[in-house]
Amino acid sequence: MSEAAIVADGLTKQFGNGRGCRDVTIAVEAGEAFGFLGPNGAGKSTFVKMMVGLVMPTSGKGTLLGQPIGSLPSKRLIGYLPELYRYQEWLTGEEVVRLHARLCGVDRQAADRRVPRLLEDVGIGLRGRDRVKHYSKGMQQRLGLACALVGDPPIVFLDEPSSALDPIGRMEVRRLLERLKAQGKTVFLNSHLLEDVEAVCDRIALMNDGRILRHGRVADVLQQRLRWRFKVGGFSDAALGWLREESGLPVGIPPDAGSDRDGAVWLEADLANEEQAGWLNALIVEQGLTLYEAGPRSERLESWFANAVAGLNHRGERE
Ligand SMILES: Nc1ncnc2c1ncn2[C@@H]1O[C@H](COP(=O)(O)OP(=O)(O)OP(=O)(O)O)[C@@H](O)[C@H]1O
Repeated sequence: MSEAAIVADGLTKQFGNGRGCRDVTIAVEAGEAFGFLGPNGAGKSTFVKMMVGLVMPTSGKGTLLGQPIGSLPSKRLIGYLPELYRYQEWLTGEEVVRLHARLCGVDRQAADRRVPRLLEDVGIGLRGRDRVKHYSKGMQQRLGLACALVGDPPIVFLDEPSSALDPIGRMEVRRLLERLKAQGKTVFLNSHLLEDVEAVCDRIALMNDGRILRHGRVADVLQQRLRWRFKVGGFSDAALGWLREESGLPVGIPPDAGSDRDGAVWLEADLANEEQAGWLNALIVEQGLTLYEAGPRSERLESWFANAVAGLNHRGERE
């Protein structure tokens, strides 16, 4: 196993009002993309701020590639896009990125090569010559991404990197995240955009009310229930009974699927693997039903998230 890039061990921040982040223990391997999910106010940003050394933990420990969080060597390893960003509005975008390059110790020649390419990568391009005060919120967020990446850090913490972007901008950021991952960077992504998390992250943790509620590999979360649907013609209750008995599988009619105009009916079953689906296909045909369509409907991350927090008290901004 490769070296853990991000380690949190019982990390806790309790603000004066009792809120914050409690007893978070996670390890993110180098080169992994890790998604941090949770309702508003769950404690995601607080956790990231502790990891990047902006908020002092109340208790617990953390390291970045073995360096204690908050230390200068750990800060040298990270790029960080905060959730709320503001850049010097009297400078041009390019000047802001160059300033961050200097702060990260990037030498001038490297900055000359890197900055124009980065501005291009984040979708600012020649508008880098405009002053930040003329930038839209989305442009400022792109600028923040360039600042986070200009030091070429091995670990990047991105707190909702596309919250201000339009759909095209979000797609561009998703591609950028994929490129970062391909370059072997460790990406820690706080996001409400579950599609991005699903597309980019290897593992996820779900935080609620300051604690980690669940965590796992994205692929496992999405595979937990493999629900198949079959569209059949010539359906009867007797045929359904026979199918259930022959297959021993929980075949049923989904509550949201009425019969089609052509009289076809949707059947549904939670299956363990594709062999079971093939077996069911064969039985449907053997029973003399017409099979129009069959396919899996894997659970999306969105419904996983909704199920995980359903009925829970989350003390977020709604309180
Ligand atoms: N400096 C602070 N002082 C007191 N309470 C705070 C402070 N910062 C955050 N909180 C509270 O701690 C909780 C966690 O906030 P945090 O910003 O970490 O949540 P989040 O999961 O990032 O939310 P969002 O998804 O809305 O960005 C919230 O209830 C918030 O109001």
